[in-house]
Amino acid sequence: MRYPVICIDGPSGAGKGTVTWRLAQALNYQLLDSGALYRIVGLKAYEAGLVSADASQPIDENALLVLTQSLDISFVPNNDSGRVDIVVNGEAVGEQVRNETVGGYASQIAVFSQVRQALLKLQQDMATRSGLVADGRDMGTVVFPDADVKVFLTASAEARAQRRVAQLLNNHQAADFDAILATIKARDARDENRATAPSKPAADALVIDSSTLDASAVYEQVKAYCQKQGICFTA
Ligand SMILES: Nc1ncnc2c1ncn2[C@@H]1O[C@H](COP(=O)(O)OP(=O)(O)OP(=O)(O)O)[C@@H](O)[C@H]1O
Ligand SMILES: Nc1ccn([C@@H]2O[C@H](COP(=O)(O)O)[C@@H](O)[C@H]2O)c(=O)n1
Repeated sequence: MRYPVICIDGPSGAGKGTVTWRLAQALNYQLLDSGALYRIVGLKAYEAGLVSADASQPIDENALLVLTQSLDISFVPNNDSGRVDIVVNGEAVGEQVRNETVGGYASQIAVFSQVRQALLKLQQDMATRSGLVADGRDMGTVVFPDADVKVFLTASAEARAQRRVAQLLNNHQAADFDAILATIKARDARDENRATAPSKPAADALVIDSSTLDASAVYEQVKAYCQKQGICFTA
């Protein structure tokens, strides 16, 4: 039995998570937040002293691989939230990976092909249980090359930085637009220029620039494209 797969790729802050969540809800599909996997490995690598905030420091690839392979990562449906919790070594991982510092660690460890390989099957297995909406950088190019729908959602770095500022202020946290913009550009450069699974649209992806679109307009465009590709929305 093959279940439908929808891939939403694109850079940080493009709105992938927002549209992925709405699609998964509307279709009653599972949701794969692949960025969370890389964030978890990045955080564990930081805790083990293998990466630091200084991205110019060399990383011991062998030690990183051993660490990645030692992690017991599973996806556990959470009936209360309706989401799928990522459980690492018996502990549910939540908001502690959702900050720009951990995003930076994630993008440093994500350049290593063996680390990516170690996380591949876990991601692909998500599509064996039900329909799936997968959010990431290489969902349509590497992880699910035969996906039913591939969207590459992007936006200017300035628009994405502005969204992050709004998000932080909304959470009563300090936000410096210029610092956030610089961090976004550095992470984009690392993700787009790495040799393995660089962040780029699949050849058969629909590219949407959300710089001047609100989240609802993006959702409607993606939904219409999914329908065109044969995905059936009942609601
Ligand atoms: N089209 C949009 N216009 C304005 N703001 C948006 C839009 N889409 C999402 N947002 C807001 O921008 C922020 C980032 O969105 P989201 O987390 O969905 O992006 P993302 O691409 O998943 O980022 P990351 O890869 O870092 O997880 C959130 O605060 C979200 O509410
Ligand atoms: N499929 C993926 C997903 C993520 N990454 C790397 O992880 C970083 C964090 O991702 P978020 O989507 O949570 O922001 C991202 O910058 C990438 O370096 C990846 O390589 N492949």
